[in-house]
Amino acid sequence: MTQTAKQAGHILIVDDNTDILIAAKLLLKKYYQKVHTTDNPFDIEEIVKTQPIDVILLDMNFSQDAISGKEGFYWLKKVVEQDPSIAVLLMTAYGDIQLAVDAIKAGAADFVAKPWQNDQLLGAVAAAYAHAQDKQKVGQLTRQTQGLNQALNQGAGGKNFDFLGQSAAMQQVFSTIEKAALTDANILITGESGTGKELAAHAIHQASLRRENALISLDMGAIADNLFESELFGHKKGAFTDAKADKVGRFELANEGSLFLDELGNLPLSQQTTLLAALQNRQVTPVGGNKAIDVNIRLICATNDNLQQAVDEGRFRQDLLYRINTIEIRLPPLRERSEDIPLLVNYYLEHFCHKYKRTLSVSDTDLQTLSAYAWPGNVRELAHAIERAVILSEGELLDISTVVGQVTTTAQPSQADSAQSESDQLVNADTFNLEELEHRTVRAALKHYQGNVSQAAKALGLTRGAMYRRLEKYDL
Ligand SMILES: Nc1ncnc2c1ncn2[C@@H]1O[C@H](COP(=O)(O)OP(=O)(O)OP(=O)(O)O)[C@@H](O)[C@H]1O
Repeated sequence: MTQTAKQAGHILIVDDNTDILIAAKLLLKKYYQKVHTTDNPFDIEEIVKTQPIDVILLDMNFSQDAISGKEGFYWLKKVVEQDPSIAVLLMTAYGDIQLAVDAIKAGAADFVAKPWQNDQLLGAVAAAYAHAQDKQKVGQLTRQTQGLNQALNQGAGGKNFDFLGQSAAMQQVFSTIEKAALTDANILITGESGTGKELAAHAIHQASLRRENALISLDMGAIADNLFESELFGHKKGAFTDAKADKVGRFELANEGSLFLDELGNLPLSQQTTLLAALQNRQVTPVGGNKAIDVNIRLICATNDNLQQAVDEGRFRQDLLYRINTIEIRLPPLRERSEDIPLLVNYYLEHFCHKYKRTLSVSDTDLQTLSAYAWPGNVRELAHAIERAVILSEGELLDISTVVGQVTTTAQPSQADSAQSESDQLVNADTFNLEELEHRTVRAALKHYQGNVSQAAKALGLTRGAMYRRLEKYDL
């Protein structure tokens, strides 16, 4: 043994023979920061509780039972239960191969025969100490990962809002989520923009057995074509010009957790094929790599497109649809569940009052007015409208004229230009066809914000992606 500098480790020696305790302590204290001893195995629990023990040298046979090693196994099991990061070295004078094998199977780091050669004992303790440090490191990394996952799952993008609904339609959604979440079935969430698809994905993950692991989200509509594979599967350094370092892909990040692919309807056919292959093989190969990595993910997809129609039109692969929609959850638009509106208004009123340090309430008549509105931007639009009303209201009553103003933001252009006539049409709707109303609203918002898509999308309570889809749909 050529060790010279003392290691930081704490070693505990447990043997009912005091000569052994003294001999081992004399030898080990030259190399380790602290060597504890006891002749009574009942002391182990307390010592482990109060001292940062790394390695325990444990006799297998205490006085009552000299040769079977049963007692050693009993105490070994106790230590493993109490602190699995401690490395246990079992010692016996009656060693045989089978005993050694059993000891290691039971969780011992190694096995030392008595009497020992000093070099052998030092070597075994050094290896056990390194083993304990590795286990501690793994434990630390595991805790860190769990903490990061929790932060990721709760905090991301303000997705810590409650997922609310008292309507029969939403109760049905919650019940399906509850049933499906515990399985590993792939889930497809459909619904208009702002109906809570992303919130539903979080609810599924939180109710699943994978909740301690990450929920990794990816907006499929937002990935540049040439980065699709790298984003999903990762890449190796140097795989392409901008690959300055290895990158872990979303599939691998989501391993043992859930992968949420949002806006799936936007995926070009070639990328659908690549995605399907990864899902079928449960393996991904990083761009520029030559080794496939096994991935175990629960897939949740969302879209506001009608994917069956997309299949019929040749825009979406039927086999991919089959793969992702084992369970389909449709989130109803807010206009189909107006009984949820008072609940949501009060929830967001409380949330934003807290945020902006205001005390406001909403009258029953105003709740009725808000419940009668169609909310084409669904809950997102409602939440934005309430936020604006909280900011703009004076006095103690929520001034919903500011909400109605926002609802018709699109309807109240600041300039007396031709948008005025559009807004009049919105207020005095000559049609109740929602699509027609949506078309007009989007057009008016664009005019009002002089073609600025981001501002118009914000006013409508839509994401830019959702706004662009509407521009395309209405050919604007
Ligand atoms: N049932 C609900 N209860 C409370 N808040 C909700 C509910 N549904 C949606 N919201 C809120 O509405 C906003 C939009 O929700 P989310 O992003 O989940 O919608 P989405 O369907 O994924 O929209 P898009 O298709 O535009 O991405 C979020 O702020 C979310 O918290």
